[in-house]
Amino acid sequence: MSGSSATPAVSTLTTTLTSADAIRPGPGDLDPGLGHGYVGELAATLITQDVLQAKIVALAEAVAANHTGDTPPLLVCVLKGAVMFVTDFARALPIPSEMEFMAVSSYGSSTSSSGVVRILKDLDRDISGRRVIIVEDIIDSGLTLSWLHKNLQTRGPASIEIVALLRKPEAVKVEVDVAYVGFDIPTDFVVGYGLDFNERYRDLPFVGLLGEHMYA
Ligand SMILES: O=P(O)(O)OC[C@H]1O[C@H](OP(=O)(O)OP(=O)(O)O)[C@H](O)[C@@H]1O
Ligand code: HPA
Ligand SMILES: [Mg+2]
Repeated sequence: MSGSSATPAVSTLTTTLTSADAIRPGPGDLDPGLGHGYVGELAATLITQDVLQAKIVALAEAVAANHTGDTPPLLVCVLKGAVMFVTDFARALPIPSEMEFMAVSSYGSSTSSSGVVRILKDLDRDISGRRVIIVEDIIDSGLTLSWLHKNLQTRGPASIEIVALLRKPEAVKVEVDVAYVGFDIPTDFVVGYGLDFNERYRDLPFVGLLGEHMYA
């Protein structure tokens, strides 16, 4: 595990993980999916629950430290993947915030983006004049966030910042200006903590690597 300088303004915030950081069970070790009914389906634990939670506190403190003005930031959670993240993030923020939800989908039942982002549920209110913080679970190709940033920009917010828990730097096809990133991770397909494959595994409290036999 080492620090990354991918985002200059908050460089020390991003932790870079490589495949070597994945905790793979050896013979006799407990299966990472044990306890949640996913035995034999995960290849490894990539980010434990404790490490995730500590990072979320650090992200929340950094966002709060940079927030100016009396109006609470409006957190826009990108459903469904960011649902766990936004609830922990909002509770870790030492300043008041408000929450909105938008559901978009580009992956369906595949492990690669279709490139077509669909709005499944739009925001319930006008964001004009508001300081918006998009809260996203993962930047993979970057297509979802790039599309969403442009879409929200047309609605006249005072500002838009992005907080992403995970990013795959080697998979990014469209660069997006992301102020806060929790972890830069390898290109393996990850699940847990909101992230799914075919709607499964969102309920895991940690981030794991899906066994290749589950989608090959
Ligand atoms: O950078 P990208 O390649 O666009 O991938 C990232 C997006 O893909 C996932 O959403 P998905 O479309 O699977 O919907 P979900 O959140 O409901 O799982 C994830 O939650 C991000 O929103
Ligand atoms: O690695 C991933 N896992 C789950 N959902 C995703 N959406 C984009 N990348 C991923
Ligand atoms: Mg998904």
